[in-house]
Amino acid sequence: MAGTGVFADILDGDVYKYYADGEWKKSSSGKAVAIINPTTRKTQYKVQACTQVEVNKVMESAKTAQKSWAKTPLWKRAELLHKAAAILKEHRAPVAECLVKEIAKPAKDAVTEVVRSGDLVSYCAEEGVRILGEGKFLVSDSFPGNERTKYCLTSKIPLGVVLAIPPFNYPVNLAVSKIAPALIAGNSLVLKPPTQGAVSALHMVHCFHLAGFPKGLISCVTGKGSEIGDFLTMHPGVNCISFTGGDTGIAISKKAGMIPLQMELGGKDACIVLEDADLDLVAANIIKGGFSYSGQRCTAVKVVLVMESVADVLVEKVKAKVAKLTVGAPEDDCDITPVVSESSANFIEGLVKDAKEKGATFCQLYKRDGNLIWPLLLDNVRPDMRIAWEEPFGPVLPVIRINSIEEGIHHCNASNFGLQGCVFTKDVNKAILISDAMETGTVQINSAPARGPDHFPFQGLKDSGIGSQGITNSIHMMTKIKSTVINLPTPSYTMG
Ligand SMILES: NC(=O)C1=CN([C@@H]2O[C@H](COP(=O)(O)OP(=O)(O)OC[C@H]3O[C@@H](n4cnc5c(N)ncnc54)[C@H](OP(=O)(O)O)[C@@H]3O)[C@@H](O)[C@H]2O)C=CC1
Ligand SMILES: O=C(O)[C@H](O)COP(=O)(O)O
Repeated sequence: MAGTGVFADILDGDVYKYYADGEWKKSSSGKAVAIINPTTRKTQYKVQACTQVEVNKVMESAKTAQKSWAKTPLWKRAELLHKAAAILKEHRAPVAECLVKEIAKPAKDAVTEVVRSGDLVSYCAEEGVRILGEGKFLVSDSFPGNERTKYCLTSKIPLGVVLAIPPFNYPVNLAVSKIAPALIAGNSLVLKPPTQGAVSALHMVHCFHLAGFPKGLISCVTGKGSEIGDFLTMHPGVNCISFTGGDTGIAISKKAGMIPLQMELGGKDACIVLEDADLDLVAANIIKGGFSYSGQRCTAVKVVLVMESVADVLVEKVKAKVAKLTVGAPEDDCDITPVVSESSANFIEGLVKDAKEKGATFCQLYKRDGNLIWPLLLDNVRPDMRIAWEEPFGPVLPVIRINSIEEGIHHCNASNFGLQGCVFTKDVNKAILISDAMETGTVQINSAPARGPDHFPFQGLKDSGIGSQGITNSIHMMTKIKSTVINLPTPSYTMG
């Protein structure tokens, strides 16, 4: 159970502690931040509201710890990561329990997130050993005017202190997707978990603590992003920021100093359906892509762009599947569970009302109880409706009927987002042309958008992000190249 057994150390009364210098601590602020259970809408957990002084101390410790960690053999770093991964997977149940209570993730998906996170950490350890174990050797005589008098040796070196800020919807997985690459590459890591999801993240961090990482190497400071976020992201001790979330990331990018940034932000992933598509496959993917975790995924299908000639059939197929979705509590492993907060539910409702006023066809009755919103398919959505462009982050999916492929591509590219998209057709040549024309970081052919498997590159164009994630890319991003050049007095040519 959460906060008990091996996790008892992380709890003080009813407030979870923060993690610094290898210890679980109470904040000197004496203040706590409440985490509201989206289902009961009552306080479920409390975490420390860390102070700026505490953040300063964490940054100092992170800087010191990084210096000796960078000198720890790569195989030892990997060994510790494997150990943390095993401990995390062993304790999947209490961590998953927190995900259910804090962010209303359906019970089975919550376990999947924890197991996937353990696998990510292990894979990252393996990948790091391979990538970081290799450098480059260059010789000077390939560039005009040079003889072979210079040997250049390059290797990948750590950046220093990496600040990781994940969003509420994957507070464990999107935290380890930053922690593991940072650590294997020889960096230290400061985590600021999302408030909704903080306790899941603290349990995950304790698994790293139990694995025996050096003191100060990993820290986790809690508190509202609106209160300590700017102080963290503009802190001079931070050498890299890896952020996943919404528009906050755009603001951070403008404020952060001259440091590498990895930003994975929102999306309005389009699903383009051609006349020759397998409509059963499309309907199944629209359900999975649009409604899993109640649409609260950056990679959710967020607008369907279907050719008019097949739209009626497709909408009927999707409607039939929507009717089978179970709606209710995450503990009961329902398909549709309450969205993360009342303000999120209100925002979604605003989009629905706007669509109603402007004449969208409601395929189901709109129904809401607290934060629980029943799945809703909106047909005949037009570009003047907010839902055509805005990201609901909820179980409401608009369908726009199109008369040409160009119209679909145009709608997709007119969005300020460019995360992923998908196209359904049996004509692979057409699919490639459409994929090339879509201004998104990834296009899936005949499947719904998805970030995983976690080693695949994952990136957004336009307002959807900066840089590329995925295990391999994150390791590269969290390192710098260092060169050492050996200058010879006379040209030397290696002979066989
Ligand atoms: N592209 C991708 O990979 C993903 C994108 N998203 C996007 O994220 C959004 C939903 O997630 P959500 O968690 O609500 O996103 P937010 O941007 O609101 O929050 C993300 C994180 O930023 C923190 N934060 C808030 N304010 C600041 C600040 N001023 N400085 C630094 N950090 C701050 C939050 O902390 P706190 O909770 O305390 O406010 C949280 O940890 C959606 O738009 C979605 O599309 C989500 C998942 C993946
Ligand atoms: O935060 C998100 O929404 C994720 O990055 C999506 O991950 P998934 O596609 O693997 O669910």
